[in-house]
Amino acid sequence: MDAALPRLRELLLQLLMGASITGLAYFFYRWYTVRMKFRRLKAMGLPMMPHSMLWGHLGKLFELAINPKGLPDDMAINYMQWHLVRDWKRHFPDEEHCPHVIYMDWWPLSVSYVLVTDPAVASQYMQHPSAPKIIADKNFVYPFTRNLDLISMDGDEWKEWRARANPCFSARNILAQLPEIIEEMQIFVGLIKDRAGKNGAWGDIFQLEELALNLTFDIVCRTTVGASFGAQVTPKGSQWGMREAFEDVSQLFIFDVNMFSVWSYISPIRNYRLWRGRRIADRTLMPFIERQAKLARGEEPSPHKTIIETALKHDKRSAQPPKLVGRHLETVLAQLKGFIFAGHDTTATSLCWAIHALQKHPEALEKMRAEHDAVFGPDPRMAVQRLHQDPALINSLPYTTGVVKETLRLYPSVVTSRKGSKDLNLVNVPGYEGLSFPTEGMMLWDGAQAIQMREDLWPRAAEFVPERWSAPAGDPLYPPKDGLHTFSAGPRSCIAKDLAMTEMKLGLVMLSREVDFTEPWDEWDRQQGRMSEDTKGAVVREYEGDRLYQVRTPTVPRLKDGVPVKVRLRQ
Ligand code: HEM
Repeated sequence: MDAALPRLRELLLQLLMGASITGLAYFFYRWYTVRMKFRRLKAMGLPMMPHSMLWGHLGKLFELAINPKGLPDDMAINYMQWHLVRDWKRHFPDEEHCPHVIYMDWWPLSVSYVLVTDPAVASQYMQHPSAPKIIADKNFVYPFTRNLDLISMDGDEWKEWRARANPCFSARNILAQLPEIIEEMQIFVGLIKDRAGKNGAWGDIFQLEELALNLTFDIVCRTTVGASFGAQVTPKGSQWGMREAFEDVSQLFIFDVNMFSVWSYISPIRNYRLWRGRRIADRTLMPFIERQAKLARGEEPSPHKTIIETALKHDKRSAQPPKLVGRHLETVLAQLKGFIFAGHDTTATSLCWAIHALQKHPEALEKMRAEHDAVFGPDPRMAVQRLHQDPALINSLPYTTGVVKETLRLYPSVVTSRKGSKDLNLVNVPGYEGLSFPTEGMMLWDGAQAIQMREDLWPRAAEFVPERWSAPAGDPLYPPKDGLHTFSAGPRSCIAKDLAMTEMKLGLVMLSREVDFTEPWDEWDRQQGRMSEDTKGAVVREYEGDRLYQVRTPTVPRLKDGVPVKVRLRQ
């Protein structure tokens, strides 16, 4: 026994050393092969930012996103897309043109990226046909849905589930859901009006984003299971329910598992929180699934089609009762969670941006209010009644639609990605015709943030110009083909874009003539105990002259400090 122990220890030590040497050898091998791959691309004559054999392009990542000079250090990574295009001469000193296919070697922090900042080039992998989702996208929602959700699926499985869900987002079904959206919006508007001061005075500061998140969470749950979980009316912190579970889990997502993030990835605390969130969501959704499965054929509990109904429909058509077990049950649960996940913070942050943009552009706000007066009559309280009588009026607001689209152009939310492959070489890149850009082993990063700011595609690109969305073909302001990427493009573009836009338009109709907003950043800074010297430059708190900007999160970029606002009632 005494002799066996040291031998065992020695054996373990040898194993450990063997594993470390193999690990190190693999690390250096990968290092060399990745860096050499980028060298070969450059040797092919493809545009390349200065590339270090030691660091790849990590220096650029640090300079543009992690510690950007003169910019807030918590700003969303997506902004770097625009900075690369705007300052292309600095990043590509040897080039004559701005390259709209940009290779980025971020190993070992991340997979290699190909950023595409031209809509026609992007259509080569988004539309003709859509390339598969990249594994990183899958890791991203995996803990919550085991990748059995529409966002992560690919191939025939994706096609089948997309076809099942499509009817929920038809124009007819969205109008059928409108009364429920109005109901949630009335709660939202009421909560905002409660925060106004007396007699037309400004009220106290509050964070708009939180209220908007609760609103869109309740709406997307109605779309998904036909019921609201009352996030808007549940006092904050009073319970640990669906909304809290989704919020907690979304903070734990890890986009890319690498040697630095692996410790967080395997952390027992993180995994316990993921398990807890998944359990709460599954237990809350299960009764809805059971109820839906028991309904007789043709019997529907909701006045509009819901995701849960379409998810179980297939089984109801077959002779056998649905077998809600195993992978099938897991897929139905994953679909519901996937929709709830995809459908709330995207829409909430976009609505907040619309309110922000209108506050910065009073002339656009006045024009929009005039359109609402013309369509719904001068009394703002009558808008809801008119919409109940004729829901299609929500689609008769060209200027408001322009406001929404212009907001989505200037402030895109999530940006998507695809998987490169050896059969997918990008061609006809403006300025580089005749060259072929390989994508094998790389992540194609959609450049929505840059595409939508390009002055050569969008005249007056940096300005808020809702009128461009009603400009006739031939007008210089007429939007470029496939230029709006906020919902992405092609067969895999956002399934719910029309629903999201309806939510935003309705929010603007019901709010803009009732209240005025202001963003009192100085007062907010004082409340937060921020030092005045910080706000004078030591800590950068503005992005391009705006105190409101997108901040980094593990998922959808959120808004700085949750958008502190004050409101007053309009007289
Ligand atoms: C302003 C709000 C929204 C924005 C900006 C947005 C944006 C996007 C984007 C960029 C994609 C990726 C498309 C791709 O990879 O090509 C996407 C996909 C998706 N979105 Fe949205 N979205 C919004 C609202 C919603 C809502 C309200 C829902 C649910 C009711 C939703 C459900 C989905 C789903 C399920 C997918 C995956 C579609 C597929 O792969 O077939 N989204 N969205």
